[in-house]
Amino acid sequence: MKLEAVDFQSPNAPQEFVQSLRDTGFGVLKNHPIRQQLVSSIYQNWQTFFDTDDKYNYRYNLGTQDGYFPAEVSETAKGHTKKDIKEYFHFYPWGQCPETHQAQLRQYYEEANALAEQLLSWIEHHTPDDISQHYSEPLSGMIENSDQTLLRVLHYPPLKGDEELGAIRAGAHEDINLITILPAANEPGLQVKLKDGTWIDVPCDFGNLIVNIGDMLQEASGGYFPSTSHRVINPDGTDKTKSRISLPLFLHPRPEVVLSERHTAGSYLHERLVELGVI
Ligand SMILES: O=C(O)CCC(=O)C(=O)O
Ligand SMILES: [Fe+2]
Repeated sequence: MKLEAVDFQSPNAPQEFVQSLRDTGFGVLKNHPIRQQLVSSIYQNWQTFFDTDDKYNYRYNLGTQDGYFPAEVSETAKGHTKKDIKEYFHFYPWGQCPETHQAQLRQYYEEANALAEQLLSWIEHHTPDDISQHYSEPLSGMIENSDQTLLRVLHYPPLKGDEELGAIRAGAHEDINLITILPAANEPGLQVKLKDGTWIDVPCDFGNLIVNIGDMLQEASGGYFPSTSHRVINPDGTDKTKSRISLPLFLHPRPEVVLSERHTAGSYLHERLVELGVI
């Protein structure tokens, strides 16, 4: 089984894309409207950010979770004991951000949000009626004007050989939010777990856009769309000396949005963060 990139411009794109999400929790798009030049420029600018000590002036705020998270406080995936080998910056339009990068991230945030709304309409349109009748409102409406949607700029530093035994760039995990959209990173490593337990590479041609289902859409669709485990494995050989930058946008509904009989987006997020021990 292989993940195939779907041509965003093709008439069958919505159907093929949603089928891929249903089968694997992941969909990969080529010829999509996100400007590649904007993405590469963000990668370049943020490589510089992570390479300089100025980053420590933007340390994250505990209550609001915006700002820079150094490697020492980086996440430990659920069920893992080793910290991921990564550092990252959490960008919200209302949060802290170095002045020089603010306009560019805002621009990306807006464009990627607009595309996410379109993709959510594709998903809704191709959801069987007996499932979609339980959506409390159109899926695309759930994220509209949400101040919870998070843009994460991730830096996986080159491996130096002194990493903790068994630590990897990102341990296997599922995303908590509705959907995630992620331009292919500048280096490979992202893998998704199939139903039979095998791990496959997510096609990472520069220019691909990767979309995956998060727990909240799994909850809202009664499990019809699976939130699948994914991870970022460590590089080998000469690739060890290379940094990897990636830019996931985690689409979060407004907190009052009803996901299911059990949960609003707010109560769901709270429960998960308590479970993770971060609040
Ligand atoms: O870096 C990547 O390619 C994926 C990152 C990821 O899965 C996450 O931060 O949730
Ligand atoms: Fe993830």
